[in-house]
Amino acid sequence: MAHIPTLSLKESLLFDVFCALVVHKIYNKYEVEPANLIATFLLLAGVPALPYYLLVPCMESTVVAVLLAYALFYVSLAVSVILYRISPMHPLAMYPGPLYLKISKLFWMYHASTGKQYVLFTRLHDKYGFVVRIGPNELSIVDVESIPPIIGLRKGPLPTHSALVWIAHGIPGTIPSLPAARDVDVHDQRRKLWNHGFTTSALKELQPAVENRVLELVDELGKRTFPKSGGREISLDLALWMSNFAMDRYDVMGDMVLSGGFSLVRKGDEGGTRALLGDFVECDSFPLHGEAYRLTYKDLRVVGVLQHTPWIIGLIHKLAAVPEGMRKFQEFAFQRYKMRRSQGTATRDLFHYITNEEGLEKIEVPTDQGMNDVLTAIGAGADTTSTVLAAVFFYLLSNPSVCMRLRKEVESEFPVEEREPFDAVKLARMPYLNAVMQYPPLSNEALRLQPPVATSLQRCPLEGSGGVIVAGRLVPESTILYLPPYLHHRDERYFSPSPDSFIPERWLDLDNKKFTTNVAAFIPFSAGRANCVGKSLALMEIRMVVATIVQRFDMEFAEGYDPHKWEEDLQEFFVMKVGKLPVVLRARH
Ligand code: HEM
Repeated sequence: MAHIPTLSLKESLLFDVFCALVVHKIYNKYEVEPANLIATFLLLAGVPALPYYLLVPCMESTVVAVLLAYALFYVSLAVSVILYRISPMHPLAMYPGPLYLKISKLFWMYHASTGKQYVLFTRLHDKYGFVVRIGPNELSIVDVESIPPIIGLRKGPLPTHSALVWIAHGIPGTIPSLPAARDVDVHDQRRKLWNHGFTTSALKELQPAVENRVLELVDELGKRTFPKSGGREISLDLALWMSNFAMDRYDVMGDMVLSGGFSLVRKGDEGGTRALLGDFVECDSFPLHGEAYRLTYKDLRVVGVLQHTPWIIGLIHKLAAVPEGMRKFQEFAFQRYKMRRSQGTATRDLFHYITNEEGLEKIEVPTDQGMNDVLTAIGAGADTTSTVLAAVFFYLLSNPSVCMRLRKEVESEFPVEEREPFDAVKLARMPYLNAVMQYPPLSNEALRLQPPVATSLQRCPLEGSGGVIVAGRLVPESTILYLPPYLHHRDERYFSPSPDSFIPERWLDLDNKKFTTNVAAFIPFSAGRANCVGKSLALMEIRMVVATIVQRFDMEFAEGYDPHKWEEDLQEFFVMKVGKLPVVLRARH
């Protein structure tokens, strides 16, 4: 039997501290993820067993020896980690930031849980400047010059991959969805498939589905206008309607991603659809996907908070504890996926492109991958689009003269007695609509003030890249870099005067000396090769909804509504969530 050396109590305790320092060093060097359960167990439970054996002969009670060995080990490890994180030896030591955030991102979870993360970002940048250390290994940067080196250009090598939070998107053991693909070459290859689905001709084929949904929406709103509502002035929550539309967009997405199918469900049990969709058919009273969305949204709040501690997300996934709503949503999408695959379609929908049905690229798409991408397509566009729609209407209602000018433009192109404003090419060319909405090249006042992905635009330098240069300094690998769009958009250096005010005119003449409008700092859809692939689709939908509602209805805030509540009610859980928008609509024709 091996001889265990006998050490004095003091020597045993010192050895315990030494073990903790070695474990810290190992964590630092190899970045052992807690989701690596065996390594975690060996390092955190196995290593302190050594000092425990040495302590036993010095102690009267084995229980006290265990407690002392493990407690001293954990305290020493924690102190070592904290001291290192706030020491000048840390690679991010030169960046300013609050001490408590340098120590742990756990504190940030509280702020994230309040839904006011963007306010914290604003406070920190106001106090510390344009680069702030917001976590032990995280920086937030508000600097237009730093966007290209971090995000990468459309062509050329990508310096970073999208950050860890996206891991939350995938199902453990499956091929991750497009935004979670951290290997740059794999991402590029898969992105090619997606790009085919958003070309002008592909969108043209999908456009009638959007038009139908817009007509459904305005017809429903038309039933709730004054005085049709029986002479009584009733208000409706337009933000909720935009959200309903977005959930209905699961229908649109059903049409676009998987060539319909929900409509089959609505009509009845044709083709065995009901059996395929199982439990979800129980909630016929409102769109099935709406229920799935509601379940998932609860979980998105959790993801919004946990994204700051990706190791917890990794651990949760490892333990297969996928939240209930997320799991149901995944099951739901999988059933829809199977249905679409077995039934085929006459329309070239997004499924067609992202599963490479036509063989446009020499890529094999496994079911896991196709399924996760379908899930992403359904999930990525809903609340982003509805938040923007609600914001556009809030700002139009707050600025009646802008609304009047917009209506004039819409009516000059689309006289109401003649046609719906559904000519996508014309809509894209209307200057005032696009200044409110989206003005080429890539500008938009509502999206500027309220980008749905307000702060969580993240990147991480590629492994083996040696890091990226940001503002003249080398940022090491494994640093998470935030480029918060909300802060770029409201920065006086890039948008002035009055960066917090809604002034569509700032986009109308970019050479106009009256305004500083820095298009490069406008990043609601991000930039570079991994930017939002669905941008053109989202803008097509938004333009159609806004133009149609402005053409058909007069709008005003409902009596008693205080517009200041708008900003107060904004909540950010990964995507910005809006509060209520009570309005009274009057049919114009
Ligand atoms: C106004 C609406 C929308 C906004 C503001 C928005 C914004 C964003 C942002 C900021 C990103 C992150 C890009 C990055 O990390 O660089 C993103 C990615 C993405 N979005 Fe959107 N999005 C919108 C609508 C849509 C729609 C309708 C779809 C339809 C499928 C979609 C699909 C995606 C996908 C697949 C990605 C990942 C792209 C990649 O990794 O290559 N989005 N979006």
